[in-house]
Amino acid sequence: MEPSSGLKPKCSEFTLAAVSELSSSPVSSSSTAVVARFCADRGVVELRFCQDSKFIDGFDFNLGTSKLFKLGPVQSLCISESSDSNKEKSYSRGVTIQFRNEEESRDFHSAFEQWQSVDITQGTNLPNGTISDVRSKFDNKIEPSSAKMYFHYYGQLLHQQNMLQDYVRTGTYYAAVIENRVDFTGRVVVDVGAGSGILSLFAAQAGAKHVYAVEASEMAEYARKLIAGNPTLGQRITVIKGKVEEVELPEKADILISEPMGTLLVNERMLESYIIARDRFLVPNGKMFPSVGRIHMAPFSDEYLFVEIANKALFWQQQNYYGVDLTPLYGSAFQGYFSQPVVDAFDPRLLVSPPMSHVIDFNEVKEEDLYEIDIPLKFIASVGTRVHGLACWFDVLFNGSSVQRWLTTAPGAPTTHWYQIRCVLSQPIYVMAGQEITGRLHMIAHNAQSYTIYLTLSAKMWGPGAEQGGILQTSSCKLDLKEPYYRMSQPQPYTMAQEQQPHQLLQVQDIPIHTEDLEEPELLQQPLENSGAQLQ
Ligand SMILES: C[S@@+](CC[C@H](N)C(=O)[O-])C[C@H]1O[C@@H](n2cnc3c(N)ncnc32)[C@H](O)[C@@H]1O
Repeated sequence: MEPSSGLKPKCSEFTLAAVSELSSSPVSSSSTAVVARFCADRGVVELRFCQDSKFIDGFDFNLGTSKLFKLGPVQSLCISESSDSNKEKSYSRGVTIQFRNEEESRDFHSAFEQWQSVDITQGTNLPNGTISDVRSKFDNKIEPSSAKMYFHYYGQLLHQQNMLQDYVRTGTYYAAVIENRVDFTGRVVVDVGAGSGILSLFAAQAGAKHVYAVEASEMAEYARKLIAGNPTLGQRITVIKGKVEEVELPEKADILISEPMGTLLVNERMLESYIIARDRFLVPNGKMFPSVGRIHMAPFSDEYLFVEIANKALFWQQQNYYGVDLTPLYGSAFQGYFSQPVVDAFDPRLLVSPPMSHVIDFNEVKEEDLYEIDIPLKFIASVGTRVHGLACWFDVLFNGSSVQRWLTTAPGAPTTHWYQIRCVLSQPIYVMAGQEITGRLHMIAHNAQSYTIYLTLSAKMWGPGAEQGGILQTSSCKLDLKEPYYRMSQPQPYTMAQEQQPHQLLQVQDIPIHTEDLEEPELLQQPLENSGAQLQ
């Protein structure tokens, strides 16, 4: 860990003469020492190398998969099997280590063996270090490869820029903070997941006494730069690199500020980190900005969207694809496409009933409550139509002492980079105006920082005989919130879809789509925060 991170290292250290990657020039110790550290971090025991208090990029070895060889009295070679999550293959990496003398080489080899054989349990004592708090709450529930990609993504300025350029989002945060100066003036603030540090700077503008900007990704370095470049505000901001689940702060916070929302509010599972930060850092009755989140849901009807998704699988209906019959995979491909939540901005006229909402009070909710979110659904259809699924969006509240502000991602409201999401049923259901639609939205968190969604919608049959039997039409689907279908660059013929009669589009394969009739595609960058190569 960096000394400035606030996280106490659980490691032992060795000062080296030099270290170099195989086939490249050594990292010299002539100016500053190169230090090798055995660490228990992120649930693995690692050997890492650093210089100038910074880890040398790429010089980290999982001791579970590494080997150390003596090349000479003061020279050794460490190699490791390392898997790149983007590629299937593993590959070997290596560094040569130059010791200052033979004794240090011997000590290093013996430490290597001891750390390598360690069982990562809290309180384990080693001759040269103690393992404690090895796995944080974050490490316990999140797959390391997911976390690595997640923080790599947020470590890049272009992705932070995308959020900053969402003026609905950033402008609402700015207004909420500045209009509620009274909540910030003279107060200690923690910015949970500070990213570029923008919210910390807003809090400082609003008169905060001190802001601790906690950021786990490499973005922390850029935040430091940005804050140093704004010295009048920056002198009241300390950037702390690390996860909010792991860092220690010198004092408690009067107010937390954060932007932890992902698609459908909960994607990325960062809300849980916000709640953990509340429990770790916030004084009793301290303020949270935002303090409430609501997930809004309503059934929708959109023949075009349904046809578009169903048609994607038609590729697999070919019986002679270079002489190969693809049809055995048609069913799986069809289900696959319907397991992707659709992210786009839709016309609110596609909604079949008024929405209902599920409230999450950030001041009260327990972190574990977010592992499984189970929402019973009940709507009254306003029109007779085919229901193709459930549309969802969210909003959050800044409950300031002076002004209350909502940041909304609702359809029809100014579009944000979260857009809205729709869960599409592969079997639509028919409803009459005034008919009750019931169901369940059941979301179960998974260790890749997202949720598996189980949706069921039901409506009673109508027509002759339906009264006696009370027969239900039920349709269900399972979706992965981490694998959405970004539809922003696709045509969105809302008004035409509105006018479609249910019977018109039953045979999906037969529908010719005349693109010249459709609106120009909106050329938008893929939404990032709610998505990201790794996030969705
Ligand atoms: C949605 S971005 C918001 C960035 C910035 N606050 C803003 O509003 O522009 C969330 C940030 O939180 C960071 N983050 C996510 N989980 C974290 C955690 N557990 N500890 C520290 N930082 C975290 C991410 O790396 C990312 O930079």
